[in-house]
Amino acid sequence: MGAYHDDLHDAAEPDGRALRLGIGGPVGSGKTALVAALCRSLGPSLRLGVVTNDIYTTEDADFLRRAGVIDPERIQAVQTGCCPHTAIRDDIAANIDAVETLEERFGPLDLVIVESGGDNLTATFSRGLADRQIFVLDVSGGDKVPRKGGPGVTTADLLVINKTDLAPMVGADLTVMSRDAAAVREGRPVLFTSIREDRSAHMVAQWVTDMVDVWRHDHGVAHHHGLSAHGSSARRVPEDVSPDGVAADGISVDGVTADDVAPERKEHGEQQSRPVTAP
Ligand SMILES: Nc1nc2c(ncn2[C@@H]2O[C@H](COP(=O)(O)OP(=O)(O)OP(=O)(O)O)[C@@H](O)[C@H]2O)c(=O)[nH]1
Repeated sequence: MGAYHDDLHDAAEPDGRALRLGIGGPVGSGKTALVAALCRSLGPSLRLGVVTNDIYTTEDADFLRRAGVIDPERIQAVQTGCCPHTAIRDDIAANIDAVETLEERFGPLDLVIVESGGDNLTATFSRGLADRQIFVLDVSGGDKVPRKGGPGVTTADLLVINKTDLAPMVGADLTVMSRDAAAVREGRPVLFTSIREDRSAHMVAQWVTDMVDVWRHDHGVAHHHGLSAHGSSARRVPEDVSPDGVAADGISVDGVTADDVAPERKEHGEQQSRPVTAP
């Protein structure tokens, strides 16, 4: 199935549920670093859940658990077993199952972040999985990448160009990247980041906060004031988590695989599309 096929998925009824934010982009561009930064920034004020995608491992989920940026129970790891774009675009059932598991266990949530496995420029999220999506590039591929386009670069609600600290070392001209991105994105926003230098990715966090506020307003989600005793997404200190991702209280967060998906959840792959409005 090509990158520009019709998206036949539709998101679950949006009223009352969390905003689902997809984060995609090429291998190593900084997606997991961005998820960690957003958990740091937004964890104190928003009720969060995170779904990670890896092909064969739970590497990204394990990293986030070790980083201690979010309660490890609020991370679901999907093992795609196939090209990452398949699990976020074509057969989204395992990811929908993971999102709904988080919502059932910890809901109501304000924001569920779904991080794709690293892929190429054609990868993009189904509108049935992600209400908003961020595409993450980094400068190390050279300043030509934004003008190469692809649906992630051109249509993501936010384009993040990360690792600006490396630009002088790889000879990437950020002005060129900014100009080329603007040319192909028709007014959609672009933010430059160095998550190495700004571990809270504060500009991206502000954009996400704005998206959550709009979502709540449009879909009748009650505002969340402070953290509740049971619904808290406050981060657990790293010492509470062993290297294998098992929390000190003995709770292990197992990966979700496509084989674990209940048959009725596969119905999400059969529904009709709903457009995403660019901010
Ligand atoms: N110099 C620099 N390195 C960064 C930055 N952001 C992330 N990195 C590093 O880049 C490497 C890849 O970052 P990840 O966050 O794992 O990238 P990813 O996109 O999740 O990678 P995959 O999941 O494998 O596709 C790690 O070593 C990070 O520490 C940045 O802003 N500057």
